[in-house]
Amino acid sequence: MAKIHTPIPNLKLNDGTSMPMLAYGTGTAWYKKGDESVIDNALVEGIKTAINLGYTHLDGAEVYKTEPELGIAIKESGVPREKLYVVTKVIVNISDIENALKTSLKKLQLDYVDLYLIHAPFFAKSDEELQCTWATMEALQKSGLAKSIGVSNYLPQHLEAVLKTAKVTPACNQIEFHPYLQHPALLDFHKKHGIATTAYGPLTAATKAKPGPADDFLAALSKKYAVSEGEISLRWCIDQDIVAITTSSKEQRLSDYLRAATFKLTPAEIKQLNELGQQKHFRGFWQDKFDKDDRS
Ligand SMILES: NC(=O)c1ccc[n+]([C@@H]2O[C@H](COP(=O)([O-])OP(=O)(O)OC[C@H]3O[C@@H](n4cnc5c(N)ncnc54)[C@H](O)[C@@H]3O)[C@@H](O)[C@H]2O)c1
Ligand SMILES: OCCc1c[nH]c2ccccc12
Repeated sequence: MAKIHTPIPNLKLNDGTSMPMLAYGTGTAWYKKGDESVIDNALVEGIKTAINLGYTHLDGAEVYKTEPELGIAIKESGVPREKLYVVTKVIVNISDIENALKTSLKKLQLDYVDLYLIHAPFFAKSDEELQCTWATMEALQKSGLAKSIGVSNYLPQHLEAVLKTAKVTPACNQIEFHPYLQHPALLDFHKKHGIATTAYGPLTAATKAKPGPADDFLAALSKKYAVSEGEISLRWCIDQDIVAITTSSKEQRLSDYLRAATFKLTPAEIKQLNELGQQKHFRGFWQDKFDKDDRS
């Protein structure tokens, strides 16, 4: 398949590193329920396809059980390590993060990850627990095993607790983000503290949250730019300085998503999509963990 050569833009993080703004995720289409030691060859080929198409930002997590496949695919891709941006997350072994990261690195066959994330704040019963865990992340960054450190699924109250004692501000917060879950207060908090926003579930308004108030406008934009509604959704993130993490097991879709690097929405179009999106609330992940007030 022909490669699209428009480069994926980078976002500069608060620690001076750069993150590619379109990422390939291994957590959803590929969710592995079975034995982690049994290699899913289709997934290995899927990751290699993504890398070959030009994806360099690869999103994993210990809980996805996909780190062994990421490791094999990275090695077999032949792409130099330093050209890739590899992310993994900790949640299962949060009580021993140092060993959790060392185990993840072994599975990934890597010496370091570009970004290590606390997968969610729900393990903590107190602010002190959030703060101590973050201090461990800071030590890991110092050791060089993780170039950048960040969090995922944190709300303003979790970030506030962490920042009270942090020496290093989280580089990013990976959250569910799409027109029907825009988190204006959380995004303001991120901006104020220089925390990058990375979006999972970016296609939601164009896929699983249909029908919705943004449908007609997404269809009109899709016609105007001659791309799919999913690609409009990805560009809507990028145009707001938000990194989009998407995925597919289909090569054609992965290739098409890269068209999000080839056009720009106008400020008026972004504003209209924001306003239409605010007319509906939809959360696809972790519904049981978030209060109703996560609309703010
Ligand atoms: N930190 C977290 O808690 C968390 C939670 C969820 C996901 N993630 C990460 O983000 C990645 C992407 O998440 P996502 O899968 O929700 O992202 P997404 O919204 O981009 O959805 C991708 C899914 O939509 C499907 N899709 C694409 N086009 C479609 C169409 N036209 N019709 C129907 N379905 C279509 C794809 O096949 C794929 O399964 C995951 O793989 C994982 O790495 C992280
Ligand atoms: O990243 C959060 C979504 C997700 C995919 N697979 C999982 C397994 C356990 C917990 C969360 C997830």
